[in-house]
Amino acid sequence: MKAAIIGGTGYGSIELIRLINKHPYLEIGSVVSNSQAGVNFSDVYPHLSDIVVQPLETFDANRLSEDNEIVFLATPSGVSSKLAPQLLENGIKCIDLSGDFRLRSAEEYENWYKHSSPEEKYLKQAVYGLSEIYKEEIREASFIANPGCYPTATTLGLLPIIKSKLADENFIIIDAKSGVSGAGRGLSLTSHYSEINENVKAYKLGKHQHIPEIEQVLSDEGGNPITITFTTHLVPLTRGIMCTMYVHLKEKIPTKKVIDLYKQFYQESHFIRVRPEGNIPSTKEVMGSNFCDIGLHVDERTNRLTVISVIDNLVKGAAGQAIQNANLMNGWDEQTGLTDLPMYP
Ligand SMILES: NC(=O)C1=CN([C@@H]2O[C@H](COP(=O)(O)OP(=O)(O)OC[C@H]3O[C@@H](n4cnc5c(N)ncnc54)[C@H](OP(=O)(O)O)[C@@H]3O)[C@@H](O)[C@H]2O)C=CC1
Ligand SMILES: CC(=O)N[C@@H](CCC(=O)OP(=O)(O)O)C(=O)O
Repeated sequence: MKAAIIGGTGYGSIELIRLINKHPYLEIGSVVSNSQAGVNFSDVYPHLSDIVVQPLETFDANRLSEDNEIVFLATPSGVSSKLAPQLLENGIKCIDLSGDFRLRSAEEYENWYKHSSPEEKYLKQAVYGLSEIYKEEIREASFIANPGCYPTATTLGLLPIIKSKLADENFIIIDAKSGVSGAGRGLSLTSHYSEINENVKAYKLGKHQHIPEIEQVLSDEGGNPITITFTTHLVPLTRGIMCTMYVHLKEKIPTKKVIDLYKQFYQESHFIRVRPEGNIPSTKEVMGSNFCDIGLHVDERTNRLTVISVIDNLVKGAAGQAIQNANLMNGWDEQTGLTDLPMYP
């Protein structure tokens, strides 16, 4: 099946290309670039020499829909909202990696993203692509809003305890750290080497655009409105997200029981690895893979649960989950093309 990628020279795009290259049923049809149309891909990314041989294309919804059967939009928020509708009107399957179609409420979107919202009908058409949780809906979908990187690590780490009703939903704190590739390839002062090297910075306190996305999923699944405290940090890594989350428990329950609950919740989820007691995951242990690893510890003194959830932001947090969703949409095994082990060390 031919796949097109829009946002061709960005990090999401090259990660999609890496994964599609070894996917048995997908091949690269078109790669669209706004900034470098006409240029050979290998001139931008020499590491992909002889892999993507076609030149970068301009965006043309009709041509893309004729030449391909699925489109991945790896474009920034505010851009996907303009491009995806043109493709959807041609009846082609789309998976959008941006935040444009993740929130159900147009008003919430405009408050947090500061762009005008996409049209309501496309917000309704979009299925939120948290693969492990919305599998059945994704199988039937023609348009996926792929989750954000932080929301993937956070919601996968919190949903078992939220759904168990053992959590005090008024006390959920998420301390999140991301490597710099999470901000994309664009140049900015904050991702400048000497600003980020040997440094850890908290950013977007109380303003992060992923707050409403996380709250939407937790509230939907928890059955009550849930608010969170969510603080993001930029750390000197290229890839990786670690979310360290604190949940006050309503009753006394030992770590082992919480681990059993998580293992039961994810018993059919190949990509979620719940660690045994005393075994806490680190970002390198998932790097380059589609795994989300979860470590758990209950402090019996305070009756608080600490959840540590790690992913590779570009794989499970973006391109890998997008491929997992493409697999589900096409009736393929969800692991297809995603069997790479983490790169360690
Ligand atoms: N990086 C990550 O870890 C994650 C990213 N995402 C989301 O995925 C999407 C892609 O992210 P990522 O690849 O990292 O970002 P990048 O900034 O690396 O790439 C985005 C690409 O989109 C294209 N683009 C930029 N501006 C415009 C524009 N005005 N019109 C059309 N195209 C434009 C550019 O490519 P070109 O000029 O070649 O078209 C650009 O390289 C974003 O929405 C991001 O928020 C989601 C989860 C994780
Ligand atoms: C490290 C870093 O800067 N990360 C970005 C993630 C952006 C992203 O993925 O944006 P959407 O999911 O909203 O499309 C951030 O915190 O804003």
